[in-house]
Amino acid sequence: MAISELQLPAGVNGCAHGDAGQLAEALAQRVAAALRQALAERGQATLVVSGGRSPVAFFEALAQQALPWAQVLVSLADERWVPVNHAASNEALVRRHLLRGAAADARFLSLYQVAGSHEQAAELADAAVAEMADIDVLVLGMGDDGHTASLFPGSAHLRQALQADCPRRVLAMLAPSEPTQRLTLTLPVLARARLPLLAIQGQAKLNTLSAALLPGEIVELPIRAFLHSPLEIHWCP
Ligand SMILES: O=C1O[C@H](COP(=O)(O)O)[C@@H](O)[C@H](O)[C@H]1O
Repeated sequence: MAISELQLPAGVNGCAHGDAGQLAEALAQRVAAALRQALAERGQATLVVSGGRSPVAFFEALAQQALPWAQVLVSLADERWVPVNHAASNEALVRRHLLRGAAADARFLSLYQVAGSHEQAAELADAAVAEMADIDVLVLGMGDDGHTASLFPGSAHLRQALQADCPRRVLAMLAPSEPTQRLTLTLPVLARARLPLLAIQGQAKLNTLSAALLPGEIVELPIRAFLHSPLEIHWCP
């Protein structure tokens, strides 16, 4: 199956790339162009990216883009509740692969918070995110289980996080794999993104996407909450 064979809703565009390197370069150029437009219109830009394992090449390509990085605020769609020196930290990934060279001038808004409990960390992150303007460019990833950000099927706060009028910007979520304790931006914050992008690699994720396009519950495959206009999906085998 190829992305061109999927029945995407109106306003959802699928872009196929030959390999991970080509996807990373094309996505970096697309994101940089949208950030330049936001900077021209508003003088500042907000970029929210995802973590995991797959965004490394994209981050490195984006860091090479000529941008007035000091006017860009970078944050994460979700974080693992682990310190920044932990191997699984999404913030560490961004700092290592994106915020380097000229891109080190960007401001980074951390979701990770030192706190006595996971719930309390989410409350502190919620307050920290209050200062973030609406997202100009959002780059989502997706797990094979259909989670995006840290909106995991079966997690206790999932229904609350997916409510269009959820009053919280950040909620504590539980993932099925280590580290289980996560912090996620909620749907209303993510859904306000001016340019939402979804970047996925491999046949397994395309199969999940194909399943998510069939009628069904959002809580079973949370990526469904984003499969409507506007959305650009970038995929490579
Ligand atoms: O746990 C996470 O997983 C997803 C997917 O990661 P990938 O490496 O399979 O693309 C990611 O989007 C999310 O930010 C991360 O915390």
